[in-house]
Amino acid sequence: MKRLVRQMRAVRVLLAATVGVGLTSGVLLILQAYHLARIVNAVFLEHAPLHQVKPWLWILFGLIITRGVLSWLNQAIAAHMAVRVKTDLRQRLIAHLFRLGPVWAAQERRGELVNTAMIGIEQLETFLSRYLPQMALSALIPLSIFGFVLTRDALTAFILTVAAPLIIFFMILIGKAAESASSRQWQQLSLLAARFLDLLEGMTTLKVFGRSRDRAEWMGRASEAYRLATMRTLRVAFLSSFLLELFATLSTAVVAVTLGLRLVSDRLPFFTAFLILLLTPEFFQPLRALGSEFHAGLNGVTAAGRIFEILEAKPPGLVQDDWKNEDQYGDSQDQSYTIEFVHVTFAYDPGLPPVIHDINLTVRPGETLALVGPSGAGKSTLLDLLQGFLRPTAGEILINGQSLSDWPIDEWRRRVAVLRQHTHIFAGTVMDNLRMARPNASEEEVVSAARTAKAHDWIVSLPKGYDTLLGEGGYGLSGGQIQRLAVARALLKDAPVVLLDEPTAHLDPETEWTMQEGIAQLLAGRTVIVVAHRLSTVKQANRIAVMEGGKIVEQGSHTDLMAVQGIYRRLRAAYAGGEES
Ligand SMILES: Nc1ncnc2c1ncn2[C@@H]1O[C@H](COP(=O)(O)OP(=O)(O)OP(=O)(O)O)[C@@H](O)[C@H]1O
Repeated sequence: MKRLVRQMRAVRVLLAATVGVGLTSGVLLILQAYHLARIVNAVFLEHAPLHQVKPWLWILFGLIITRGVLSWLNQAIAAHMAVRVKTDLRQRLIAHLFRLGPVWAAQERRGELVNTAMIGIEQLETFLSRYLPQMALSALIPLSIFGFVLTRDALTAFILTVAAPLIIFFMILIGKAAESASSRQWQQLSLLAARFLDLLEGMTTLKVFGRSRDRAEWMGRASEAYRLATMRTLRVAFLSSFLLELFATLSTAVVAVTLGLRLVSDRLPFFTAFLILLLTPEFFQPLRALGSEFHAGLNGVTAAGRIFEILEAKPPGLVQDDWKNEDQYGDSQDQSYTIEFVHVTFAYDPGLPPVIHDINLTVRPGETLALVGPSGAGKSTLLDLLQGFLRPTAGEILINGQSLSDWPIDEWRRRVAVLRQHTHIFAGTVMDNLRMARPNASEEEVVSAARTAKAHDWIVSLPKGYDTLLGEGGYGLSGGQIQRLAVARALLKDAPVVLLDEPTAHLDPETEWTMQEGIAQLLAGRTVIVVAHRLSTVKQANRIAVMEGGKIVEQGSHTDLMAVQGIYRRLRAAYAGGEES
């Protein structure tokens, strides 16, 4: 909560304004009670005629209207403040997620991340716009009323001094229970969101295996757990408001009885007694409001805990803070680059065994290195290290002799084109998706890249050609079409370093064959690392590095490696029997 309050610094003027308006309204409330008591006293006890109390009635009317306007103003400022903080927090969260990179934001936590960035931040609204200002007010207004009552009646002031700390003590006690209930509720909601995303993404698999019902039940269990957690928080909230109400009413009753007794025995004038009776419930009102705002805003606080956890997470890879100067280095694309891994070791977690062990490897310009090895050998991890998504635990990666950690990492990434097994198509037109590689590419350049990648012909056959909308809510593409777009995109990028992570592994041979020309052009004359399974790809490489268990166990040309009775030969026999014959 402290961090959240710190977050409010940017809007402290607005926060001060809401508190100021609220406090003014509180002081006007004392005046309002004062005038009401005066009017009642004059009319009922002194039998004053209407014309005598008329000016007071006008004042009372004015006070009521002013308080109405102030209350509206208060809500407007508070809402404005909440929107600013939420927007700022969401932008910081997104910027930090980019810093954390794709390995951190991997599959396993996507549902939870969507939940936090969207629902979590929305839930902060109540906390920011209602609870925080109320926190200041529930100290200031009761204090003002107390000060006023003290000047009029010491006994009531004493009762209030005893009652208020008791109420606050109970509020804190219940607040603690509410916090843990709310945290459980939030975890269940995140689980629900994660399961739903999982269900959507895995729908085909579930249908194929006839497991839809199982998973729907699995989702149902998460839903039921969420319902139970919600009921628990509600129970705590109801208990809290019941206790607050009870204490406030009991205290008001005690004050009323003491006032009544003294009124009957003429030890207190009616005016004072009535005024204090009007003010006593108002003394407790801000505390009761704080109690209910606390429960309403608690989900936001719990979500905020998770948001700050993400904001404080350390990026596993290299980060460049001035990533906004994007187009500054576009001129050195023609340079060539030598990549060297020098004793590189990497573990995903200090507590886990390394998945990359002491790797030494050099790839020169114009050279294509194929990485092969069984599943889990560490090939993709090696590519992630080279892109700076991960940082070596020991050793270093040198680019033209300069350590990658000394590079402004975005500048390096601009020199690297990557083709993966699966390419993400963003919501936008075909043209937008292609130009992503080079926003200032001319239309001819885009079309030429699409032709080389064998994508042009089917793009023009789409309903709106290059202007067809793709991605979320847009036109669907086949796997082969998507990969051809990816090749066109990489060609447009025209980067001196190319990394391929089996981009054609899941495509049929014919589609793969049509992509060969584009890929060959993509690789020509550059520094290339290909993660490869297929013999055809491996054979084109100048050199093959065989990885197993995070180590490079063999290195050489296809012929060299086939000549020794090693892992490569074994792998080839296992994978590529069909291809070789
Ligand atoms: N985010 C992660 N956290 C912890 N361990 C991971 C993570 N990602 C991968 N690993 C582990 O690191 C090892 C190497 O994985 P990697 O994906 O690099 O292998 P690979 O050779 O590319 O495999 P494949 O050919 O199946 O894609 C595996 O044992 C994997 O379980």
